[in-house]
Amino acid sequence: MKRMNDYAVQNEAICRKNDHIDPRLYEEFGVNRGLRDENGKGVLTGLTKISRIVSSCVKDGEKVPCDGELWYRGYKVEKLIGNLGEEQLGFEKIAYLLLMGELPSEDEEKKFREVIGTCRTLPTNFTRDVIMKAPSEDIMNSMTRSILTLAAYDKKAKDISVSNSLRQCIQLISEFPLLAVYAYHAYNHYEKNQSMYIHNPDPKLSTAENLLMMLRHDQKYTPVEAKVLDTSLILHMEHGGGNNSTFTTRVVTSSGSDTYSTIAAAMSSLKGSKHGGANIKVVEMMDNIRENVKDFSDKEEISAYLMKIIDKQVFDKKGLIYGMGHAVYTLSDPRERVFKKYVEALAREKGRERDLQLYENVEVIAPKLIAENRNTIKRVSPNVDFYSGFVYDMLGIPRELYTAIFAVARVVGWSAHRMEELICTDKIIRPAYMSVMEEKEKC
Ligand SMILES: CC(=O)SCCNC(=O)CCNC(=O)[C@H](O)C(C)(C)COP(=O)(O)OP(=O)(O)OC[C@H]1O[C@@H](n2cnc3c(N)ncnc32)[C@H](O)[C@@H]1OP(=O)(O)O
Ligand SMILES: O=C([O-])CC(=O)C(=O)O
Repeated sequence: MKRMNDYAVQNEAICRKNDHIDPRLYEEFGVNRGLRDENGKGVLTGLTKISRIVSSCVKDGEKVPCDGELWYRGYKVEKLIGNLGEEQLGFEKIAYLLLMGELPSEDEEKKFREVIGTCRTLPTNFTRDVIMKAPSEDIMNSMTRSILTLAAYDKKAKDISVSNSLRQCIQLISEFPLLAVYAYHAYNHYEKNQSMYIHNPDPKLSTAENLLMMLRHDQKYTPVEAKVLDTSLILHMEHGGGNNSTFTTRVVTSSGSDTYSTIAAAMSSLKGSKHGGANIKVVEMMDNIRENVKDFSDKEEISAYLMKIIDKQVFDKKGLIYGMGHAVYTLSDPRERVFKKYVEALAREKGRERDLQLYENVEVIAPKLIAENRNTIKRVSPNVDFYSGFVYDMLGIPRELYTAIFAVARVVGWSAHRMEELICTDKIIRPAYMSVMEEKEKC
């Protein structure tokens, strides 16, 4: 390992030299870096009926930034959540909406809940033979391995017909909570020396309730805890075709690959720290700020430390304030606003007001610092990942599971996009790269 490390370190410079591309060439050839134009607008690559993200509106004939909106299949996500009332859990109902394209009738919802509950099971000895092998702190990796291994248990793994893909997607939606929670228990036992317990899922319980029940030693949770987690799952389910993991889903689907490989690829994208993995980074960053800032009400002290993060002097030295900024949203991310309501109530209930004060100060100060110190054309605001970890922490959910919980929700959006890609677009996705290679031999 050490020899290999040394070899790689010695050879970094040669890679850097030969992989360097003059940044001016991107402008010269009109390349949209990150598939976005210089105003941050994404290159149009597809059509979708699954969801809509709104970040600007037209005022006096001019396009101006506005508060963000997120729509699922014709309904605003806040409205869908509001319509569930104080007690009803809605993950399964909204999953049906996203997958099938319309809200279910009472009967259809009952049947869908039954199907999800019945499919929430793993092949015999799968937990022992697959999940408990090589447990890791990286629950996303562990889940991805499990997803790929599940293909071996499916006689029709390679069948990419619409009905078979729908069947596989529904099965994966049901199985994801088990893959996540059991992977955590295995890690907690083998790597952290804690006692291990594996609770079977209850087909009568919802996805959020099963997650909490299987996670906890005593299997207990309160209705409020289940409601908060259910709402979080609904907020994370879907976000258009262009987000990195959903676009990955569409790219891999377009090559004719099977459901397991497609969803495994989407998982690999989601875990990245600029995407779903940001929820773990936010809590690590907040720990770091907590350790280095004495007074959580002192805006100047917080500002000075955040500047050090932006200047790549401290924390992970990447220069990013995690939980801030978004590729599409400008003034606000609607999901962050929903989270904020829960955060305030929970923080008061759990006596975490001091932490809330720090979060709220970072929420206000960070966008200003980023705007002043980075090349931002659009306004930067907190995104969905900013408060999610704080909420999960107050629910007693271990941080290793934060991105995995995002995946438990987003597998629904990936599934809907896989179906739409299979049904509408029988064309392999293949963008162009301009070659700026130097020819070193004459033919
Ligand atoms: C579920 C989700 O995926 S939500 C996103 C979760 N990710 C994070 O929270 C990670 C932190 N945020 C980011 O890295 C970015 O804001 C992203 C990846 C979300 C969006 O990236 P982009 O669309 O490329 O951002 P944008 O074009 O607005 O960036 C413009 C400038 O602001 C900087 N910037 C954007 N966000 C941040 C941030 N959080 N901290 C510091 N600088 C930032 C960019 O580095 C860029 O600067 P430069 O050109 O001077 O290098
Ligand atoms: O849309 C994006 O780029 C990222 C995002 O917020 C999500 O996938 O939920």
